[in-house]
Amino acid sequence: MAMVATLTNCGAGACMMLSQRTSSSWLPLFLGSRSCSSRDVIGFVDAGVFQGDGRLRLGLSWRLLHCNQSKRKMGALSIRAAVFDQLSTGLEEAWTKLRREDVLTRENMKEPMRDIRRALLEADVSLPVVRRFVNSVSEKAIGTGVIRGVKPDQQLVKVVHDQLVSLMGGDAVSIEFAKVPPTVILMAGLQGVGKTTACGKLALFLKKKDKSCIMLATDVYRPAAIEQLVTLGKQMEVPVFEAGNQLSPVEIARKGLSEAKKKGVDVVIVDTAGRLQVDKGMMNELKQMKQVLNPTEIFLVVDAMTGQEAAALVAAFNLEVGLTGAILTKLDGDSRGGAALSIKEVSGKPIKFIGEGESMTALEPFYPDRMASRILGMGDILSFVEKAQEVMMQEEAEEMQKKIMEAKFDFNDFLKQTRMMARMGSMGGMLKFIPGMNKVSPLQIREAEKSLKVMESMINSMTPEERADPELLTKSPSRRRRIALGSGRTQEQVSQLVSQLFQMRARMKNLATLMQGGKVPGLDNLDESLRSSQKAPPGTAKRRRTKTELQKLLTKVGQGGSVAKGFGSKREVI
Ligand SMILES: Nc1nc2c(ncn2[C@@H]2O[C@H](COP(=O)(O)OP(=O)(O)OP(=O)(O)O)[C@@H](O)[C@H]2O)c(=O)[nH]1
Repeated sequence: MAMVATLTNCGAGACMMLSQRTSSSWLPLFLGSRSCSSRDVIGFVDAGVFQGDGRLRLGLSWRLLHCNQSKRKMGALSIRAAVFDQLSTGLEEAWTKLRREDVLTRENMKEPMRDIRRALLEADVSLPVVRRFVNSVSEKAIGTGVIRGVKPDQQLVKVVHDQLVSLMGGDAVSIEFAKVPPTVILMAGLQGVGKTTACGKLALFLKKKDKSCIMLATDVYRPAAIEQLVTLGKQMEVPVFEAGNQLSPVEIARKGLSEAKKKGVDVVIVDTAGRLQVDKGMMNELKQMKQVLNPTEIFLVVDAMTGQEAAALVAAFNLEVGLTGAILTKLDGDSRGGAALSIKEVSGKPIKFIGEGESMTALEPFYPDRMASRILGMGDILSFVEKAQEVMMQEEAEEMQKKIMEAKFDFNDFLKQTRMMARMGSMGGMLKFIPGMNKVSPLQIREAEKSLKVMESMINSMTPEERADPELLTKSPSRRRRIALGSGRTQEQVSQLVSQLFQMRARMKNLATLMQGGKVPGLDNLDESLRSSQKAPPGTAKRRRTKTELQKLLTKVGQGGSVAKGFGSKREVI
């Protein structure tokens, strides 16, 4: 890791920091320290000279490390300053504030949410992204409700984790390969961000996946870049196509591609020239390259240490050239995390790979969930909360099953079911996974979702007794009138809802009887009908007859049982 330091007796005096960077080209120049402030924060400035390719670059980064009061009392303090350490520490402040609370409320969430907001801004995440993130975290945290055995601080950790995952794009997006090889990957980016290195890393990554590669050296403006790529190619035994610096990048790309096709390689990785900043010349050149190469992937290589600027660059390049993703390099030197957190949200393009060192093996696919766990560093708490949620859901399901068996399904259960569906994703999303249901039209899905919302509004206007005992509503028109007024619906709609619940109960009861091996009146011949329909050849009179009988029987299951009088059809609305 970037550095590990152990401090002893860090009362008021200066602290010593032992520094060991993963990247050998970072030479520690200055190690500074301040004594512990009243907020128990020590600030470190570390600086380094970057001399990887003979050019001089200066890096500066601030690290705020928190002393732990109790550990300090013990006379020893361990400080781990790693990737995203600053962000992790900032977020940790938020959970600590909730340690003494029993439940999450809007009131006790205010301060932790301020901490989260501060931590993200300090991590160099852009303000609109921070705002959206904070809003969704507080909505989710309060909306989740109490999970038995889970403390509010643990619950907040889980919510923040899940929101971080979705902020970074949710699922990992893997590299896309062309249907007809070769797959062309065009690498763009500003100067010094690590493009050439990323080309080599990617070639090695693909080679390990049994893909043959060739790299094209089109950076004609910096001759050392061609040499660099050739050296990397030799090192990894990956061929490099180069044509010196006399031809234009576009011509080299064209020749390189036809060479790749001749050789029958799987993947062509194109290293392009960087510029100090975004300029028209570079964009035009990239557009021409794109036309000539017809790439499957266009990656923008960005430096993690540039924070939200990296995200803005991805957005700008995407608008101009059209990207398929980003490669985030130098994550090993980034203690803030702003780029990793903002790129997807700001540009709409996923991070596909991360680079964490100069070595050719230091490239990995980007997994939002792993990154979120790494930022929070609380794997044990996350899995504990997940387990507790699973147990709760299991218990809820068992309780629901019991109610179904006893035909005691009430409006509370109805509400629970719709909320569970909302938690699991939209109805449209869920239906896609049910065989045969993907033919339901989007309009039908929207209608169904709308009517669920209408039902929910009426249930919300019921008293707790009415929800638990729907019979009360069958007996009292005045109750139904009150609910209609409260929910802004008509009395007819309320009556329909009540009658639907009783129909559901009746169906459930019949199904339960079937599941328990019992017989529903009128269904005695179901088994036999099914068997004879299977035996009868298709299209025969017997098959047609049994099919109609079966439909009649199934309708009976739906309508049988003790439907309350006056309910069940629109005409019979009370
Ligand atoms: N620590 C660290 N250094 C990296 C990483 N990726 C690249 N570098 C270093 O960054 C420096 C610049 O990398 P290059 O690959 O030459 O960058 P480039 O974008 O091709 O530069 P130009 O050709 O000038 O546009 C080199 O010294 C690399 O070793 C990384 O993930 N971590």
